[in-house]
Amino acid sequence: MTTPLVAVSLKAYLGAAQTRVWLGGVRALADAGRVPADVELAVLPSMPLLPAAVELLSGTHVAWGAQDVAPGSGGAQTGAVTAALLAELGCRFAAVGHAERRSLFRETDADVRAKVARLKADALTPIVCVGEVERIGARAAAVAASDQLAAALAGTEAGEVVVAYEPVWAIGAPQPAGGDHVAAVAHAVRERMQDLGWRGRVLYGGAAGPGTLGALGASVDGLFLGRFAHDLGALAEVLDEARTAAPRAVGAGA
Ligand SMILES: O=C[C@H](O)COP(=O)(O)O
Repeated sequence: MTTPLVAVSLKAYLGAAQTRVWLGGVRALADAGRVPADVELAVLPSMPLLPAAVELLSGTHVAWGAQDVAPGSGGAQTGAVTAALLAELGCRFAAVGHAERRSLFRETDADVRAKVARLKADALTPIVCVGEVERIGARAAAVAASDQLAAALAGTEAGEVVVAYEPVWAIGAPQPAGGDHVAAVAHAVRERMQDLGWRGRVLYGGAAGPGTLGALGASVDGLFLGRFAHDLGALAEVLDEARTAAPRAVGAGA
C-alpha cells in the first residue's frame, strides 16, 4: 500500500517570524496527533528557515525539504545551495522544475535534469514538478507532462521520485483542475514513470486544499499544497482526507 504524501511549499509567501509561527503550528498538529501516522507530511520552507524546521520538527514524523537545489556539486557557485548541504540539514525532499522556477528563472529541462541527478547522488528524493502551461485537453496535457518528466529523469539511475503534476494555469488560481483532467494526466505520468523504471508517488498541485483529494480519489497519491496550507486548520483537514482518499493498492510508493 502506498503511503499518501502531502507536501507543502511556502514559496516566498512568509517572512522569517511568520514561518517560525507556521512551523510551530505544524509541530502542534503533530503533537496533537493531527498528522496521521499513515500519511506523510513534508514541508518546504524558504532555505534560510530550514534550520528552524530542524529545530521545530525534529522528533515528529513530519519531514522537511527545500524548494530548489543547485545543479552543481558545490565550490565556486555563488548563491547556490547544494544537495549535500540540504542533506546535512536533514532534508528528505527537494522540489525541482517548479513552474515558477521555469518561468521566472528560465529554468530548463537540462537544469531540472542536473538537479535530479544531484539530489539522487545525495540520497534526497526529488519532487519533480511537471504540467502544461495553457488550458489544453487532457490528452495533450498528458503528453506534455510525461515528456517533461522523462526529460527530468533522463541520465539518472532510476530510484524513488515524487512527481507533482501541477497544471500551470491552476497554480495561484481560485480552483483546482477538474478531477477527470487530473486523473487522465496523473495516469499517463505514472505510466511513464514506471516505464522508465522509477517508483514513487504522483501528487496533484494547483489551488489544492480541503476537498481536493475527495474529488480526485485514487488517481493521485497526495497533494502538493501552496497557499491553502497557510491556514493550519485547512492543512489538518487535508491530512484527514489523505488518510481515506489517496491510498492506492498498486504503484510502488514509499
Ligand atoms: O507548490 C505548490 C503549487 O504551486 C500550488 O500553489 P497554490 O496551491 O498556491 O496554487
